[in-house]
Amino acid sequence: MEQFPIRVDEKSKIAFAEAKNYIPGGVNSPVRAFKSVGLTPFFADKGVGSRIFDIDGNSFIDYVGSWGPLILGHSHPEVMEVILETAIRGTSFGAPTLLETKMAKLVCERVPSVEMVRMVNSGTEATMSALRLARGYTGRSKILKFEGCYHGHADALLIKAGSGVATLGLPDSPGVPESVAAHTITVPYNDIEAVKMAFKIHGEQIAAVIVEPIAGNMGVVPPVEGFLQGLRTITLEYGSLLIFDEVMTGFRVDFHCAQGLYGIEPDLTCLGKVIGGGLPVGAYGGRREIMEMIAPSGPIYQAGTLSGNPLAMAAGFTTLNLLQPAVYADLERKSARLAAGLSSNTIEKGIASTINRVGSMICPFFTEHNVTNYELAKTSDTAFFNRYFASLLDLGISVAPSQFEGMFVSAAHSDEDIEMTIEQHREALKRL
Ligand SMILES: N[C@H](C=O)CCC(=O)O
Repeated sequence: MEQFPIRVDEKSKIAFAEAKNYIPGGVNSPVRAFKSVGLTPFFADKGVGSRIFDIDGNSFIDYVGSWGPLILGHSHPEVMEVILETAIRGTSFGAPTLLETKMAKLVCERVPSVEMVRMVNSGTEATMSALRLARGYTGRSKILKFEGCYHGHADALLIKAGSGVATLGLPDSPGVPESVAAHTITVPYNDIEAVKMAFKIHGEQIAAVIVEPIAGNMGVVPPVEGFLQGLRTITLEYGSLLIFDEVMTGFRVDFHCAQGLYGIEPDLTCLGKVIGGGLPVGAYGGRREIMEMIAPSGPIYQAGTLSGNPLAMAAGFTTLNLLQPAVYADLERKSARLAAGLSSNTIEKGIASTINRVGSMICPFFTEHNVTNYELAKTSDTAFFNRYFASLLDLGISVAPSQFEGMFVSAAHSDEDIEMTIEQHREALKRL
């Protein structure tokens, strides 16, 4: 089995120092700075299949996958080819293209609750636009979200959020006006009684409940039995909309997304990550009657110069076509093996750990608790995680630099990659 040399990071250190002069924190998204783990981030040079290479010449088996989109691995040949072919014809038109309709039709065919879909440029734009639509449609202002769920960085959603905000320990962000935050109600994830209570008090004013059907931004936390069904029942009872934020789970956990996996149909669905095939994309879709409220067919305004970008549509369409049921079966098999290997390593070393997994999303929490919500996720030993992260990186395994982000297995990870990861994980724990 291949042995990894210990990582060198001289060039990345110089590059990071230079970047910090011109980019806040040296990065274009906070989680990339490795701040919470106290390390210099590696600067990426290229990605091939399951591997990412940095400018110092290190190679890592990559479980970040650009934070979720790269379900086929880095630079998949068919995706690369279609991007190049499309780019030659022009990179943006600001006019409708045939590709946009093809892509929309495919999304509508695959996502059970989606009858119409509007493309945007990021997950944040998708959730922000879905909220406006829900408020415009219902004529109500309040929304209900869950502690530790992250729905991008729109003001109304940056309240008790997970992901990078949790990693940096920022429960709320300065700059979000109190008047905006006042419309956001937060309750613990997986707590249907708390949702019922909130509806008893504010029910007639709640435009929508927005939820990650699998909470992927506080680690990986699956819904408990009956939770999603409970949300569906309550929202119907009160005339509120149910929004599934499937930016992370959409086409990641199942051919029909998380809603297909759990058999629950929301009113609106937000997508991103995988549907862009590695290019910047978001989308929101749902019932025709609601979607037709969006301009120009209806009065609720939302627009975008680069929306439906041809390169992103081509990469996304090709990716979705490659993602056939057999790919999900293989991802399931490899991910189950990886989770079992990680689990037996921690048991062998007597380390308190709970490994949550849904399909190819895996999160090892360093806690003895069963993690079903954000408070329990926060019982993890983050100081231990930080040392574990550094140890894994030195051994050639790249995971997200945060206890509150999971690992993503891709179709490009071979059985050998998985076995090597288990072996290096064992070694990383030994070193700790
Ligand atoms: N968990 C985040 C998105 O889903 C990570 C990406 C980022 O903040 O850059």
